[in-house]
Amino acid sequence: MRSLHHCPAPAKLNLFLHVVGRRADGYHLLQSVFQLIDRSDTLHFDLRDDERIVRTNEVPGVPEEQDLIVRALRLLQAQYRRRHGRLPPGIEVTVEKILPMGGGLGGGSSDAATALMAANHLWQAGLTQQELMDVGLPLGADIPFFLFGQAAFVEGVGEALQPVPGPDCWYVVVEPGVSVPTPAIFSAPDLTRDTRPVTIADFSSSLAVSGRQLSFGKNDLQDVAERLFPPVAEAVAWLGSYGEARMTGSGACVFCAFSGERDADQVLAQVPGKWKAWKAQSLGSHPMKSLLQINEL
Ligand SMILES: C[C@@](CO)(OP(=O)(O)O)[C@H](O)COP(=O)(O)OP(=O)(O)OC[C@H]1O[C@@H](n2ccc(N)nc2=O)[C@H](O)[C@@H]1O
Ligand SMILES: Nc1ncnc2c1ncn2[C@@H]1O[C@H](COP(=O)(O)OP(=O)(O)O)[C@@H](O)[C@H]1O
Repeated sequence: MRSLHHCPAPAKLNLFLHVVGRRADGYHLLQSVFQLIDRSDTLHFDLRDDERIVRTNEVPGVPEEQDLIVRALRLLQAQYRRRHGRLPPGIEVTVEKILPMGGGLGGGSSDAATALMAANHLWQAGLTQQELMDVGLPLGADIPFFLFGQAAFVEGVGEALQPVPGPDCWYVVVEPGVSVPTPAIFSAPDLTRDTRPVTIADFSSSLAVSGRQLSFGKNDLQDVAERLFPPVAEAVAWLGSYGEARMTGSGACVFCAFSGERDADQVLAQVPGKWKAWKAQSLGSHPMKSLLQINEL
């Protein structure tokens, strides 16, 4: 096989996100439930006759050399060389981006995870799921989750994952029109850094009792993001009139959960024209799993 086209890189939502401590190197220790949704970037991969990793199209704001896709493929290429004593063929990648950058949807990390899955397959490199996660983690804390490929209770900085039953629902997601740089949130002096740790059972039992997935916990990054980026606060206030509205990741996107598509459509119809907004459904598993027909993902 020389090509893999139309590979999805789905977004994620953080159903809650707690900051429970800090590592010696300054990185914050988190607890979160990550949920895959069916809104995705789309990537196309073609093997080359030389050994270069090349992106064929411009991505505004992301120079080719800094693109997480290109960097992930180069790391996997180096890993392949260590194992097989030679470089695999190069890859040409084309990216159709619809996920906003600095949106808290994990788009860049998801692109990189999809690239790792696709290249592992095209090169027949034979890395396990855990080995791919180890390749991806230094590039982005969310990459292991996308390789894990299902709703997860996530701890550490993103490397400790346990499966949780994913809710089956619809989301309305509002893009408040700002890009939130993650470092600005984590370096804020007033960030809550000492939320009491919870257990996976706390989350699951709250879901069983209330049936409402956003009734548990909060996003500790949200207060800081709302203060530094007022459009985030505005979107939370607006969407909050239809249900519990919450920011995902370090922002800027804000979401609200609904049990049915029709409820989501009704809210979407009311969204003020100044914001981009869309609906998405929860995904039980990563779509690359079925595309590559692999069980181990
Ligand atoms: C908080 C999350 C939740 O999903 O936000 P989103 O990226 O999805 O919005 C992620 O863990 C984001 O992880 P990642 O995407 O790797 O963060 P980066 O942009 O590389 O981090 C930028 C900077 O933020 C700080 N940082 C990041 C993650 C973390 N757990 N603690 C930190 O203190 C570090 O100073 C780091 O250098
Ligand atoms: N393929 C990529 N897609 C998006 N962003 C990328 C990509 N490669 C590198 N980046 C960088 O990662 C940053 C975070 O992007 P992204 O993961 O989409 O947002 P977030 O982490 O807020 O969900 C961007 O601002 C950009 O500089």
